[in-house]
Amino acid sequence: MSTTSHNSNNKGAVKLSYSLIVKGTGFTSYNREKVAILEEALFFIDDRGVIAEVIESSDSSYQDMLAKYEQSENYQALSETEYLLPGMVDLHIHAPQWAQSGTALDIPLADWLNTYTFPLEAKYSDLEYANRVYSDLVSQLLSVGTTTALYFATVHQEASYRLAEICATKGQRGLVGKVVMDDPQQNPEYYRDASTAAALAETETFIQRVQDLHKRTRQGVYPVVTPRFIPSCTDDALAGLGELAAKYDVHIQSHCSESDWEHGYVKERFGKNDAFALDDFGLLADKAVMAHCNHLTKEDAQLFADTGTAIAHCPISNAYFANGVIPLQEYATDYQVEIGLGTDISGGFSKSIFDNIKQAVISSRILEDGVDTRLASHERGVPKSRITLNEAFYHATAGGGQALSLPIGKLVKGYAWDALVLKTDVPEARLPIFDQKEELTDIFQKLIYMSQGANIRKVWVQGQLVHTKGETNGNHN
Ligand SMILES: O=c1[nH]c(=O)c2nc[nH]c2[nH]1
Repeated sequence: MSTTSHNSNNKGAVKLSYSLIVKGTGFTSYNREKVAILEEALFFIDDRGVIAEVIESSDSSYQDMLAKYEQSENYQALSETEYLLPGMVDLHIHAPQWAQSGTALDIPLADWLNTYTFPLEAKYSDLEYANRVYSDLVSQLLSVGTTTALYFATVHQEASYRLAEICATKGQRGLVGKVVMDDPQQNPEYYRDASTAAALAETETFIQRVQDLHKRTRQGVYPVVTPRFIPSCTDDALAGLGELAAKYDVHIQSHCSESDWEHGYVKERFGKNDAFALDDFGLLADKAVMAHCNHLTKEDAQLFADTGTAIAHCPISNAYFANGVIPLQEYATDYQVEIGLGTDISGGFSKSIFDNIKQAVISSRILEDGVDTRLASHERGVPKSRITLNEAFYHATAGGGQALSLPIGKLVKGYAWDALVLKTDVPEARLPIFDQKEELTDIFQKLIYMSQGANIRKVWVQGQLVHTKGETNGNHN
């Protein structure tokens, strides 16, 4: 998108320094509790795809700015039934598992990995197969509003790099990890790194290649140091990966205290919990994101807060594999741990972060109320566990950005223009809005709880339009 310096239409020449100007009502988190409503605001996007200015309708300069820019060719006004949201951040997703999404969620984690998941992931030695699945996945994620994704790929360097290239080409902000699983005692022969040395060497080459690709990519693609989880890795690999992360100052991702079995395995091997074991290897850090974390103790949560490590909360997947419900509200408020949301495809069946927002709220309420109706109500649950819709929305957007230490997830000056247009009256997915003057707080709740893919009409990443649907651009898809 180029910066416009003149306007060739007959409405008069206007000197612009913005690549895009959008007028519309947007919803964005400023903090965890409050969703700000920016009614009929003006959003000015610069030529790097960054929000240069947000002018609210109450601002004294509003009318002048509107008059100055509304005739320019880069100006777009949303209709009365369209609303802006920040792009969604998927903080934990296994790209290769897209091919088995919606299946095989009938057995515990360790069995699921060995029976279904490792055989599937082994297929990504075939670059053509990887290309097909990854291309489809990235397009589908953009269509449901996921503008940034933190991906696990597979052990294969070439296929992992291909995923980064596809993100770069399709315009999604992808953070991609070549998975390390080097322990011959723990991983099947048909699907593991050839050796510890090979795992570390390939990770280092992968980091360098993706960092190079990053320089040529507007929205950024990032390499991620990715030990699958402690049970898959030797001590030497974990230590080596911690050193690589520090050497290249890159993101880190893994799984942590996700199920009874996995939490118990690490305790048995190291005599301490996952969090402290990962920290010993230099794998907890400001740019580290750990998936699940359902079984953290208070000390573990404090260590996360002290190191700046974030949790990727995957509420749909957790319903299958976690053996309990994460005390999210406690981690967020008592310990101030950074938290985002993940789909965890395919432990979670849904590609949509909107679905995971809903499930995060639902799971937290189940934790608060408890589950065994034969117990008295006051004995059943964990008080003060529920999270609100606003809090879940925060984790899906601004919280994900904070977890990744990137200026994304808010419709605020200085943040990337990663934004969605949702339309409430598309015929195939009309939201139940019947009063012309319905409260905007209610419309926000309907958008989050009830919208579907069909409602998402436009998706921008870093100021670039990466997905359109329907008549908004005359492109019917
Ligand atoms: O939900 C999960 N999906 C995975 O692929 C995985 N690997 C380790 N632990 C895991 N948990």
